[in-house]
Amino acid sequence: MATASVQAPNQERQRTVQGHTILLVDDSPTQVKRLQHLLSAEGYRVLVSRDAGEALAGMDVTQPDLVISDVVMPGMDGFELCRRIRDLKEASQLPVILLTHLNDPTHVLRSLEAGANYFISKPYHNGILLSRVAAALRREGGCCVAAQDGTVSCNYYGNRYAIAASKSQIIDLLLATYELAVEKNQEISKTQDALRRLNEELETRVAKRTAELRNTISELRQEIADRESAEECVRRLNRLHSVLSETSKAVVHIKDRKSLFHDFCRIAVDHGCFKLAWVGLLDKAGTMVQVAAARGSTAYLNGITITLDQEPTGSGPTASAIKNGSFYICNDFLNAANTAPWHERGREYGIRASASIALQQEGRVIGALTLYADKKNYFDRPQVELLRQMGADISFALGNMERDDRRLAVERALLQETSRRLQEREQHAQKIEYLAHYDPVTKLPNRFSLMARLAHSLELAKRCSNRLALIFIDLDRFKNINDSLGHHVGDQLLFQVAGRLLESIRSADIVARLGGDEFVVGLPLIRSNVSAAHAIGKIQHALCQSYYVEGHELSVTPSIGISIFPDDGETVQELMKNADLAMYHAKAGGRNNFQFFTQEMNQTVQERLVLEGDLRVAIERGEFLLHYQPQVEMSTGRVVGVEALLRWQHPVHGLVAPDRFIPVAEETGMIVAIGELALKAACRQLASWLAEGLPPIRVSVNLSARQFRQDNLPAVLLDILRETGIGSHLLELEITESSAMDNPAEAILHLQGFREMGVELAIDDFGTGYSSLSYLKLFPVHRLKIDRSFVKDIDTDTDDAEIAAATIALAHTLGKEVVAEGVETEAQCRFLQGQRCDIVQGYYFSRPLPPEELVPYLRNTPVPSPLTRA
Ligand SMILES: Nc1nc2c(ncn2[C@@H]2O[C@@H]3COP(=O)(O)O[C@H]4[C@@H](O)[C@H](n5cnc6c(=O)[nH]c(N)nc65)O[C@@H]4COP(=O)(O)O[C@H]3[C@H]2O)c(=O)[nH]1
Repeated sequence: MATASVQAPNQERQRTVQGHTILLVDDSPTQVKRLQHLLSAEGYRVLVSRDAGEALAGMDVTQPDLVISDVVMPGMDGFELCRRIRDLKEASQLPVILLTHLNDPTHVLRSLEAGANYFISKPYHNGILLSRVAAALRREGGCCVAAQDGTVSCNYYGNRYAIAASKSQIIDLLLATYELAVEKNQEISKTQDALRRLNEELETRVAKRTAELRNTISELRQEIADRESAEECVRRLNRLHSVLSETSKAVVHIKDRKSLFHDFCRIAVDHGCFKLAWVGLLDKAGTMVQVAAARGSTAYLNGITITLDQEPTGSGPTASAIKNGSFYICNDFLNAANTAPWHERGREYGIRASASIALQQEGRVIGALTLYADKKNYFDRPQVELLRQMGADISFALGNMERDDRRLAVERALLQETSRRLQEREQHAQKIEYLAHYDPVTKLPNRFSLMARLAHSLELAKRCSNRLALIFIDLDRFKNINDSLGHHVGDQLLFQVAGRLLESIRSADIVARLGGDEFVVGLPLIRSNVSAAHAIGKIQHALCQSYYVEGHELSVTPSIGISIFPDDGETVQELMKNADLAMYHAKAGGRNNFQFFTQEMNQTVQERLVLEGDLRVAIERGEFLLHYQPQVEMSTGRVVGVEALLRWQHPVHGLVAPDRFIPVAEETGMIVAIGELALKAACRQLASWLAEGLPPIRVSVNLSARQFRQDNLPAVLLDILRETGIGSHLLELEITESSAMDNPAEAILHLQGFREMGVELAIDDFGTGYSSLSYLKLFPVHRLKIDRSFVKDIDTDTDDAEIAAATIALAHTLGKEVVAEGVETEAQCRFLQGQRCDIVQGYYFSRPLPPEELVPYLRNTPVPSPLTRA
């Protein structure tokens, strides 16, 4: 059934199409819809029928003003419909427009046959279609109108054409035109087909291309993903290269381990973009101790425990790297079994992968550097390789540091040793410098400094015509203090003496110690000898006060000699020599004394020098001889021994007594040679007497202190005894009390040695020294010889008598005999006899006699009367 669609016409068209109904007959809904739309838009009432039969049957009802029908339709076609409409009475004049395709010219002819008013070929032009519709509705019969005369008037788009051609001509033309149109249409169709094919082909190609593009896109996506992955990889590698580059620089610059570890962690985090980096070192218990960590989530490390030998913390990446001594990669940190103890921590801090590199120091694994990344599978092969290099760099740096440390330690030790030695050398040099100029005991300038200062002062004195006094000071009996109380006491005493000297002089004066107990004071600005005497008075007073050393109250007195410039010398040496000489004179004149130098003193010195020279010659020439003084046993009156006393047969001065030359021989050391000569001569003499048939007597020989100390003396003695063949008990050695007390311990040893040889021993000059009883007991001597100074007044001076008596009693108590020297009178002899003195010696019995006189003496001299009476 037909449907109607009424469109609202506009005013203009309403006038034209008002009331016109157009019936559309077409089985194609698409065509219908298009036409319906077009016509309705023009204001026509449009009815539609999809079937020609149905349209025809409803014609009475629909009563259209125009029918537009398709030609080709199922059932009744358009030609038949047109023919049937013409057969209808009421609608025979109803305009019909057929729509045909321009593909068959017969359609034109069949349309004309069927009585169609118009035919419009498809595809149609909207304007042409509407123009035909309008013309048909106006019943204009098309654009051509047949005239009476048989011509046809044609109005074509406003232009009128009068056509006189015959119908056949027109139909021919129409057909020809139509054929042309069909041909054109076919061409178009072909073209359209071609186009369609092309289109289809295009679509196929497009589809294919699209598929290809899709593939390409997918491949591109994959490629991009791969490239991104590769780029990411390159970026990581670049970062690692950067890390390596920075670590290499660090290796060169960093000098201590702490900075090295810290910087490596910092470089790893800053340049390697790791989430966290830390260095742990193994302690002695095998536990990792964190020593450095850098940025990122360092809180991750708080309270973390990594051990080597405990599970499960001993199987983690760091422990594994240390155990295998290389590295360990964990690319799925949160799912790996061996990282289980740290999964929760790792989740919290976003850790997904880790790499640990063992750190070695000189081949020994000491810890590990561990790096954390926030992506799984972060560490690939190239990165691992670079990490290994990084580990090698750190190990290299550690090795270098170790070597550097060792080298530095050695260098430091060398430096310290060098500076210690330099310091020592410096101190040594200072000490030498000090010792070169100062006396270490008293801190006073020494001889060297003194000479320099005196030379300077003398120079000034010469320039200013001033006087200069040189004072030589020697401490009396200082040697005794030194010997009896020890050097340390002596040194302290000298120090105090120096202090007192310094206090006694003016600032311009000079004080120095020459050595031993000798001091020198230089007074550069004295006006006269009297001023020098005043200064000396002050010095004497200061030095004579008591000294207190280690609980001992000590007293010393000075012997002082003075020389004055210009009177007593022009040079320092001259002045020194003369002051020294004056000092000796002071000492000789009684201690605690002072002496100005005089020319007479100088003469004595000259004499002494001559004496020294003569003594040397005397030794060479053998100018010495011995006199023998008998020693008489008081109990029997027999001569039991003789004392050998040296004499010098001087070629000019005659016989010289020992007191004159022995002190000089002692000082110069010549006494050793002279003493040996005396020993030999005495023993030979005794051997000779014995050989002559004299009864055996003892011969006593004096030993000087210096001779007594000679190490080779026992050997010399043995030689002499062996050579002379006398019994050692017939030889007695006399040593002075002061020699024995010089070094008592050493003296005891020497004396014991002699005693073991069988030699008799005596202490000479007993009473003049300071023998302590304790030592006396220890001296293994046979006799004590009371000094003749005590014997001299023994019968008049009670003190001397008491001393002699006490000495004899003491000696006897100690099991020793007593020899009294210098017995000149009978009274002395009797006193000594009364005291049970054992042996006496002196002028009362005999002077020392030359050997040739002794034998007659021994043979002819009767026992002196006091002894016979006894
Ligand atoms: N006034 C007086 N004098 C008497 C009397 N009896 C003896 N004299 C002297 O007293 C001295 C005793 O000898 P000395 O005390 O050992 O004292 C000796 C001794 O210490 C030393 N001396 C002598 N000969 C040697 C020697 O060969 N070697 C060493 N080292 N010293 C010797 O020279 C010192 C002096 O010897 P000398 O001049 O011979 O003097 C001797 C002797 O002549 C007397 O009754 N009255």
